[in-house]
Amino acid sequence: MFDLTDDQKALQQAAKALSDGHVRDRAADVDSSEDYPWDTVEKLTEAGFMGMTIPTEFGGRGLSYFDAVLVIEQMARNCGVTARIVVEANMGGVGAIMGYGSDAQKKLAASYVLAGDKPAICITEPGAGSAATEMATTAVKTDGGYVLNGQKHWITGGGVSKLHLVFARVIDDGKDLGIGGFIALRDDTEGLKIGAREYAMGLRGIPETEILFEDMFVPDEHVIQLPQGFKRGFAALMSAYNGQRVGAATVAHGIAQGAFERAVEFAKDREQFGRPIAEFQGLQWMIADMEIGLSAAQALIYKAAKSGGTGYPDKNAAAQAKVFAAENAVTVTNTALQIFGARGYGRSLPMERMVRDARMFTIGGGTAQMLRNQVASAVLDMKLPQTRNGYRG
Ligand SMILES: CC(C)(COP(=O)(O)OP(=O)(O)OC[C@H]1O[C@@H](n2cnc3c(N)ncnc32)[C@H](O)[C@@H]1OP(=O)(O)O)[C@@H](O)C(=O)NCCC(=O)NCCSC(=O)CCS(=O)O
Ligand SMILES: Cc1cc2nc3c(=O)[nH]c(=O)nc-3n(C[C@H](O)[C@H](O)[C@H](O)COP(=O)(O)OP(=O)(O)OC[C@H]3O[C@@H](n4cnc5c(N)ncnc54)[C@H](O)[C@@H]3O)c2cc1C
Repeated sequence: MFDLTDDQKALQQAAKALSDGHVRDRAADVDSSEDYPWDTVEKLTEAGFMGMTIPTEFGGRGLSYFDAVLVIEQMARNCGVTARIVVEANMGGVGAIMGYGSDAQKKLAASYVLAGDKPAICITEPGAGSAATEMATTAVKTDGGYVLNGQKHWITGGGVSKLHLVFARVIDDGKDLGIGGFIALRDDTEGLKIGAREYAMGLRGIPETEILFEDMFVPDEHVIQLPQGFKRGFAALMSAYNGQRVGAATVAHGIAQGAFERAVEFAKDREQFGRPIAEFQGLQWMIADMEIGLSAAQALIYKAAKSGGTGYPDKNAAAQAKVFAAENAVTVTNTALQIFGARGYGRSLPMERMVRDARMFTIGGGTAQMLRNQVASAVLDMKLPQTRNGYRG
């Protein structure tokens, strides 16, 4: 069903080689130091994994989201942080700019990402998490551009990313026109301030920070022109974001796959009661359940990655893949740790890190509950507004 072309097999092999070498060697240190892995980013850039989905006319490789998924899956087997960098360097913010941006915006974004920048996507606010459409950051129209004020938090890559895609509520002449996407460059935009870092349970090598906009001016040429304008701006931007949801699902799945491979190897090697623990049926069924979950997650992810053809993935397929892969990754990483016994709980092996890293994906990128709302809405063919008074008018 998901046969790979020769080029895709070569891409997957190249990703596997980098992952099983440098990425694997660095993963524990990236976790314990909590430092962004600039050396790994250099290797990802050299290998052509940063900006591989950027069209060839802008200097990228013109690869598909499915191709990117093959690379992300391999990176995540050894390091969730590295895999997340590949996601944001090919999907999310850069994906939105490549889909909707002007040629000048695409050229600008490509120049950053192909040089190793992992863009940041700025949606979530303290008062608007799952209810992202309730965001309070405003972009007020002024001569030649917009002035942004507001606060985002939990922004992946705050302080390391240069290119930012900021979602904000557009106000013109006192009227709320909807939500738009604004390009801001950290080294070139006054009023973009990096706030406090939030130290997290897992995926510790990428900072999560607040980002503040204090009278930040964004010129008209850095505003994304969305197909149906600001009125349906949020829907258009979220369509692009479906790509990153598939990417996040892939990171969760890849981490689980890596934990599974290690557990299988250990079960064949470790002996108790005079025989390998793999001979105990209790463990055999755990291994079988892990394999079934991983196969199902991979199938949903591959289906979602291909669902949009050359466009963005379908929102329902992306939501299904993310819910299942994220929850399965929590189960599989925990089961894999269990197979290692005390060794799995210790910090000298990667199992406890994999459990911590996998935990994020039922939250970030849309919680499992919000994505279930979305799947239910598609199945029932009903709008399911979550506010007490239904539609907000
Ligand atoms: C969409 C929600 C914020 C719910 O808000 P509302 O109830 O106010 O909005 P809706 O009426 O459901 O949607 C408005 C409009 O947008 C369209 N829409 C919504 N989601 C999508 C989508 N995924 N793809 C395409 N279009 C979408 C929707 O159809 C409506 O248009 P129409 O009126 O039908 O024409 C909420 O459900 C939600 O998604 N919350 C989660 C917020 C989220 O995902 N945040 C992610 C932040 S970035 C991040 O976490 C990075 C981490 S990582 O990637 O590792
Ligand atoms: C590691 C990490 C990285 C992130 N990176 C980014 C980033 O780069 N950019 C960005 O913009 N955001 C980012 N986020 C933020 C993320 O998108 C939000 O955390 C997420 O959307 C949930 O919002 P919240 O945390 O405010 O939870 P809340 O929305 O407050 O939800 C709290 C709980 O209530 C549940 N809930 C809320 N509403 C409903 C409902 N209607 N039905 C059922 N259950 C509901 C939720 O599922 C959850 O369990 C990141 C988060 C994490 C953890």
